[in-house]
Amino acid sequence: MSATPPARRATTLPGLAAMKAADEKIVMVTAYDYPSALAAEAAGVDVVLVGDSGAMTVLGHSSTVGVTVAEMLVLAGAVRRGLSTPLLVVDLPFGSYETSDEQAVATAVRFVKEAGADAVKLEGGGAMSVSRVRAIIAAGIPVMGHVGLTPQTATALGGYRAQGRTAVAARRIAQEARALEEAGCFSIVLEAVPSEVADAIMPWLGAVVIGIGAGPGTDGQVLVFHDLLGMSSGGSARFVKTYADLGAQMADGVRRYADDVRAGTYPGPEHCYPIEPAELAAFLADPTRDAPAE
Ligand SMILES: Nc1nc(=O)c2c([nH]1)NC[C@@H]1CN(c3ccc(C(=O)N[C@@H](CCC(=O)O)C(=O)O)cc3)CN21
Ligand SMILES: CC(C)C(=O)C(=O)O
Ligand SMILES: [Mg+2]
Repeated sequence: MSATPPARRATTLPGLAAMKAADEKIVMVTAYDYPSALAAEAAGVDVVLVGDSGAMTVLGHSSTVGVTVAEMLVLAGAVRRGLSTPLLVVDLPFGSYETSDEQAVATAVRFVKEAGADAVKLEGGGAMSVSRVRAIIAAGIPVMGHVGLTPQTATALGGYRAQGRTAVAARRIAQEARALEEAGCFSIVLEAVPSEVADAIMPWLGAVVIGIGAGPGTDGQVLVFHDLLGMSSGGSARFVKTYADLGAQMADGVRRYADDVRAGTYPGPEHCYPIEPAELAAFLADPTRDAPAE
């Protein structure tokens, strides 16, 4: 009899495929630093995404397009140090893969070598994205696709709004997802599409489909860490469900600390260091006498 529970096994690509085959829901969450990674690890999620949404949630940008490869490497490295079991996927930021297949491979390699990513994710299912996916996979790095609402090109899509709401638009998303799967994506994120559209596409896809605002019929779900914990500023998307109110709790904690400092009730005796009475008496006898050189 063992007192400790068996160690959870690390998520693998075949493991995710097996979960899909067994109809076991896959849990994915974003993380951007060491503490959010520790929370994801402790919660036992299957996949962690260092999303370019970090541009907004942790760097304060008003969209995802401004975040750089150097910044994403810092976030991803911190997340890597907090994780041992979930699969770690990192978003390729806007501008780091569009120019050429060579640029895409070079960027993906940096996330694997310098940050310890297990896989990378890139947006879109058109000819450019499909070519980048093939090139990165040929270099030995697994790729997750992303169709529907693709925030890096939101301006061209008319803003952060649901996609696939006409027959033509829904068919285009279905074709893009199929093309990404044919190019070798082990998984595809489907973002902000009517659940009926997602459900109709599902039977055509062998890859693991992770939904966000795509209804309950996908193989798994992903949410942004700050959204589900109530730490996002501003309005949130329709698909967000909040499971905690940490934003308010953080502000309240800092406010109570400020109140204590101003009232003189922090620090208390328990926060102060002791000194031997004899040492203190000797010091107080002549506090400013020259100390011997170190
Ligand atoms: N914190 C955070 N969470 C996210 O999920 C997220 C980001 N940031 N940044 C990039 C994108 C933006 N996201 C969004 C934003 C809004 C909707 C949404 O539901 N929009 C409304 C319309 C709003 C309007 O018309 O202005 C909709 O019904 O489509 C969906 C995804 C998802 N991504
Ligand atoms: C919401 C997920 C899919 C994402 O791409 C991100 O967080 O950047
Ligand atoms: Mg993203």
